[in-house]
Amino acid sequence: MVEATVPAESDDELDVPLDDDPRWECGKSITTRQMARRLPQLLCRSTALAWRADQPSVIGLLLCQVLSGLSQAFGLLATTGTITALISSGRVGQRLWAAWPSLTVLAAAAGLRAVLGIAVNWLSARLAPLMSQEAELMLLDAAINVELAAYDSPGFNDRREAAEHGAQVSQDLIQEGQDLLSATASLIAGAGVLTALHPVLLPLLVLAGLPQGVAQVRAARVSHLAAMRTVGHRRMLSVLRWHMADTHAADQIRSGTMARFLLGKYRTITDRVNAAERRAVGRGARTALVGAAVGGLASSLVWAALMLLLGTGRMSVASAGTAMFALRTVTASVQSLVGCGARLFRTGMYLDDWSRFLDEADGYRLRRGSTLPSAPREVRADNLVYRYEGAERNAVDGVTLTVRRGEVLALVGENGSGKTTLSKLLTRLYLPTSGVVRWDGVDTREVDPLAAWQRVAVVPQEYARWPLSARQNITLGQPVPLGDTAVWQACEASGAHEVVRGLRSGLRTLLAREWLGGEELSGGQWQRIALARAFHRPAGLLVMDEPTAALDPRAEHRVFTGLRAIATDRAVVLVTHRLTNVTIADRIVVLQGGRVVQQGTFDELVAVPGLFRDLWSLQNDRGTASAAANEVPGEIS
Ligand SMILES: Nc1ncnc2c1ncn2[C@@H]1O[C@H](COP(=O)(O)OP(=O)(O)OP(=O)(O)O)[C@@H](O)[C@H]1O
Repeated sequence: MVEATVPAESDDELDVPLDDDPRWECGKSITTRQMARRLPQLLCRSTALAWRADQPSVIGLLLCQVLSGLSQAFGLLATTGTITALISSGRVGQRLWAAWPSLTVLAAAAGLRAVLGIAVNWLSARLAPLMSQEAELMLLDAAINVELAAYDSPGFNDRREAAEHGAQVSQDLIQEGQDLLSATASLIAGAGVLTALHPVLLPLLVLAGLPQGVAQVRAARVSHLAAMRTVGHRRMLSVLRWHMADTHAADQIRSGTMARFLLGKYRTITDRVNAAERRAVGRGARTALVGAAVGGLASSLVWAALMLLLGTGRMSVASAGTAMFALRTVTASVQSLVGCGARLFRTGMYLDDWSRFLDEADGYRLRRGSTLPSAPREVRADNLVYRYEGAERNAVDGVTLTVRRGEVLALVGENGSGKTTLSKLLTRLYLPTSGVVRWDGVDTREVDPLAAWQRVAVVPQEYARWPLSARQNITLGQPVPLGDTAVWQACEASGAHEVVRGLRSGLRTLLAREWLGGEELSGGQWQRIALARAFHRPAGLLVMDEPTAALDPRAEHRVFTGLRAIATDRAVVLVTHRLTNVTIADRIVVLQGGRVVQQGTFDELVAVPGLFRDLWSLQNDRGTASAAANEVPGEIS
C-alpha cells in the first residue's frame, strides 16, 4: 500500500495555503457583475465559435428551437382548450366532441416536439465536439504565435491551463443553450396562458424563482473560483504525472528511490486541491439550501394567491384548473431556467477564461515589421539590455557586439551570465528591453519574424526530441528543395549519418520507441540529430548553445573541425563552457552578470589576467584539484 506521508522537509512554495496564495488573484477578481458585463461579448464569441465549427448545424438547431417553442405554445393553448371543453356544462358526448380539435392539436404538438427533440439531440451531438475542437485549435494557434517572452510572464501558463479547460467545456454550451432555449420557450408559452388567467400570478411566480436563481449562480461562482485557485496545483499534478509515467525519468525515479516521495507529494497536492474543492462544494450547498428555502416559501405564496383568487370568486373553477396546469408548467420552466442559467453561467466563466486568454495571447501575438530579410551577412547588437518579466535585474546588460558571415564568435561566461539570453536576442526570439539588433543594418523589429527565423538555425541546450521520423526530425517539416541529398550532407557534418544508417528504416524510422516501429536513440545520438537539423537549414546565422555536451570525442572532433567549413556562408555564434573548443573561434566574448567583461582571440585572452584565464586555468586543473581533495590536512609534503 502507498503511504501518504511526505518527508518532514517543507521547502516548497506549494505549501502556501491556497486561499492565501496571491498567485490566484486573477481568479478571485471575477465578480458576478463583471461576468454579467462580459456576457454579451462572450455570447458573441460563443456563437461565432459555433458558427465557425458547423454553420448548417447551428441554423438547424435554431430552427428546431423556434419550432419546438411554437409547438409548446400551441400545446399549452390546446391544453387550456381541452380542459375548458371537458369541464363545460353539457352531455359527455358533446363535451368530448368540443374537446376533439384541441386534443388533435395537443397530440400533433407532442408528436412534433418529440421529433424536434430527436433532431436537436442529433444536431447537438454533431456540433458539440466540433466546437471544442475549434476552441482548442484557436487556443493552440494563439499560444503558438505569441512572443516567446509571454511564457516568462508570471501566471501565463496557469491561465493557458485554465483556458484549456474552457475550451473543453465549450461543447457543454450547446446542451445548456438548448436547455435554456427550451425552458424559455415553455416559460413564454405558459406565461402567456397564466397572464391571460390573472396578471398577478406571473410576476409572483418569477419572484419565487429568483432566490433559487441567485443561489445557484453564487454556487457556480464559488465552484469556478475553487477551480481557478487550484489551477496551478492541478498543472503541477499533471507535470508530476507525466514525470512519473514517462520513460525519460523512469530510471532516475528508481535509482533515486523517489517513488515514495513523489507519490507522497502527489497525494499532498491532490489532498490540497480536494480540500479546496470540498470547501467550495460545502459553501455551494449552503447557498443552495438558503435559496431553496426562500424559494419554497415564495412558491407557497403563489399557491396561496391562487387559492385566494379562487376563494374570493375572482377566478372560475375552470380557469383555476387551467391555472394549475399552467402553474406547473411555468414552475418547471422557471426552475429549469434557473438551473440552466446557473450551469450556463458557470460554463460561461470557464469560457471566459478561454476568451480572456485569447485576448491576452493576442496582446503578445507576434506583431513585428513586414520587411522580408535575406540571410544576414552581419549581425550587430548595440547596447542590448534584456530583463525577464518580474526579474529584479537585467539578464543582458548593455552588450554591444558584431558577428559577420564567415566568422565564429564564442560566448563564454559562468552559469547565469546571460549567454543563452543574448543568443536568443541575436536570433530575435526575444526583443530587447532596450538597445537594438540589426541584421545588415536593418533593425530586426522591422523584419517579419517568421521570414527572419527561416534565416536562423539554432541548436539549443535542450533540444526537442520530436516523435517524428528521422527525416522530419532533421527537416522539421520544412520544404526540402534538394531532397535527401541535403539531409545526408547535414548528417555527415554532425555525425548523424552513422546513427541514421543504423536505424531499421533509415530516414523513415520513427524516433519514438513507445510507438509501433519506433526506435529510441541515445543522448549523444539525439544531439547529432539536433546538430544535423541546424546544419540542414539554409540559415545565415547559426547559434549553437553547448552543441557537443553529449557527444563522444570523435563526434565532437568532427563537428568542430567541420565548423570552419560551415561558417563560410554563415555567421556562427557558439555558446560553450568547454574552453578548448573556443580556440576555433575568431573572437571570444566573455560575459559576467549580463555584461561583456572581456573580448579577444583565445591567445589574447589567456595571455592576460581576467575571468577567461581564471576559467581556463580551473578547467585545466583537474589533476591538482583531485590531488588537493585527497590531501589530508596537516600532511603537506
Ligand atoms: N525564462 C526566464 N525567466 C526569468 N529569468 C530567467 C529566465 N531564463 C533565464 N533567466 C535568468 O537570466 C539570467 C541569465 O540566464 P541565461 O540562461 O542567459 O544564462 P547562461 O549564461 O546561458 O547560463 P548557463 O551557462 O547556465 O546556460 C539568469 O540569472 C537566469 O536566472
